[in-house]
Amino acid sequence: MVERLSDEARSRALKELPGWSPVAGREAITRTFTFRDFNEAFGFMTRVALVAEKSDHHPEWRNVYRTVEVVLATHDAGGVTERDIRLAEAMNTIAGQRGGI
Ligand SMILES: C[C@H](O)[C@H](O)[C@H]1CNC2=NC(N)=NC(=O)C2=N1
Repeated sequence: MVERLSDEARSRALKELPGWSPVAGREAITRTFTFRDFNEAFGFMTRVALVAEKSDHHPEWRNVYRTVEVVLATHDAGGVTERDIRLAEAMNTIAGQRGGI
């Protein structure tokens, strides 16, 4: 079972994650991605879904047209873990490649 990161470790990790910030009132991290259009947004979600399924670590997310609002936490650990940090990094990489703005 993975350990939740301390407040300090979480802040340190967030500094290395462009666009991500803490969620108020909950141990989780969030980023809203904006794409050129729905096709780009859904393409991003499709690619992320494959990574999520492969690693058995899944996002909470909401798509409205060309935006994707993501919240990451590890429910089993009651906070943010290395698994969330890794998924956030993967999302940033995938969004970059797909022209996320
Ligand atoms: C049984 C299965 O491993 C768990 O339910 C996994 C699945 N995906 C998950 N994803 C996320 N984000 N947090 C979890 O705690 C989690 N748990």
